[in-house]
Amino acid sequence: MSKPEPNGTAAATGDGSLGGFDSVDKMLEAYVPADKLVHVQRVLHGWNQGRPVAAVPLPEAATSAAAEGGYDLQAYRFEAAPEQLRPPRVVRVGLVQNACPAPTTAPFAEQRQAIHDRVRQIIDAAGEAGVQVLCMQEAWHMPFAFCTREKSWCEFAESAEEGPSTRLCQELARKHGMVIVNPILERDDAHGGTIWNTAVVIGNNGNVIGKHRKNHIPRVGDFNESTYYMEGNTGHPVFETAFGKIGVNICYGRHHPMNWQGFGLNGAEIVFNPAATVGELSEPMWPIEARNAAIANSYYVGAINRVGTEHFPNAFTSGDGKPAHKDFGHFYGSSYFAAPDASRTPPLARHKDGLMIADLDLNLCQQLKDKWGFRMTARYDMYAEQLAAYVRHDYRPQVIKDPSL
Ligand SMILES: NC(=O)NCCC(=O)O
Repeated sequence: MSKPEPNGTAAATGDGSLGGFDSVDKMLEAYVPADKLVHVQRVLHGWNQGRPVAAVPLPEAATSAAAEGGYDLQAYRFEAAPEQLRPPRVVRVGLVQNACPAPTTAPFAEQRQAIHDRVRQIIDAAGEAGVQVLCMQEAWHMPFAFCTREKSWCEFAESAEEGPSTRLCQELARKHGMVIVNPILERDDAHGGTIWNTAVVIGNNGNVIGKHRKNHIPRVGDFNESTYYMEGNTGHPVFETAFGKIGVNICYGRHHPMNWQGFGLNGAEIVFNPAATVGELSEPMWPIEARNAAIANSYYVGAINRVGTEHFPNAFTSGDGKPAHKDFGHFYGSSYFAAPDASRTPPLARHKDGLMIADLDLNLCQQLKDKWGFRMTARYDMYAEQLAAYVRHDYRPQVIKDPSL
């Protein structure tokens, strides 16, 4: 049996799998007897309406496309309790994780085209499967070159309204009648070519509904993103689409509970978390954060992580005294859905492209708000007061010291 690498990346077999398994879930399925597995899954993944989150069959065209294309395809259903006055509001949602097919040494146009071709294939399969709303990973149209701090990669930045990746998504949105969330590196020509990390929301008629710019920029590990783009200035917009109200919390924003909350306060029913993160840094956090956000804010979360290991032409250092290196580490995929009732799907594979599909009954959001009452029991006035005081330069933490010390 292969051992995890000493640095903790656990890319046990070099292909990014977990010792030959797609995920911890697959490992549990292989080793835990069925009569025990049911308990493991209830506690680990939660149940939805008193049952494990059920897998759903997909049309043959979608399953054979995934088999031919060599990507992971999984589909599930989240149900809500039947109501007397409202019919169910079920929307079919897809998440796409993809590696960069061309090496980072290839001409930029070739790299982008190879990604476009691959993603087009997967989105077409999503269309065959009846997906109505779909989101891709963060900066899906380019390698995640921010580790290098080299400015040449800025060339990948493109217009949110008219860039080639938006154009492709508009074409596919029209073709499949699908809402597509298109997270790109944005070049803002109206402001001197400023760069943002942006999710463009494209309606099912192919129109650009609007965009959200990433609020929080990481300054951790090799995520040198502040070298490239600025903190977003679009707040926490919720986009009312033909299929539900959606928000986008881009990658590192998932570590900020108030960022999740912003979308919740604006009425989101589904929040996507398009991300790019590596095993050594964040893998134990990944299954928790999106799930916690879904519970705390009574909405669904679709968490999407990039997949694969990207090698760059020039070595870079991480400022940690370790030797210079040419790769970012393994992006561990593992995209999944989390529901407001604390249930979740299994993840997509850790080392393969993938399409995760789920039918979400949006009635579950209000049902969970009514059950737990988090919106009613929250003390927004008290939080607002504390925050208003905290942002002042003369803030003093409210600490009551034991006088006997
Ligand atoms: N892309 C990005 O913001 N990554 C930061 C690392 C993390 O949040 O896990």
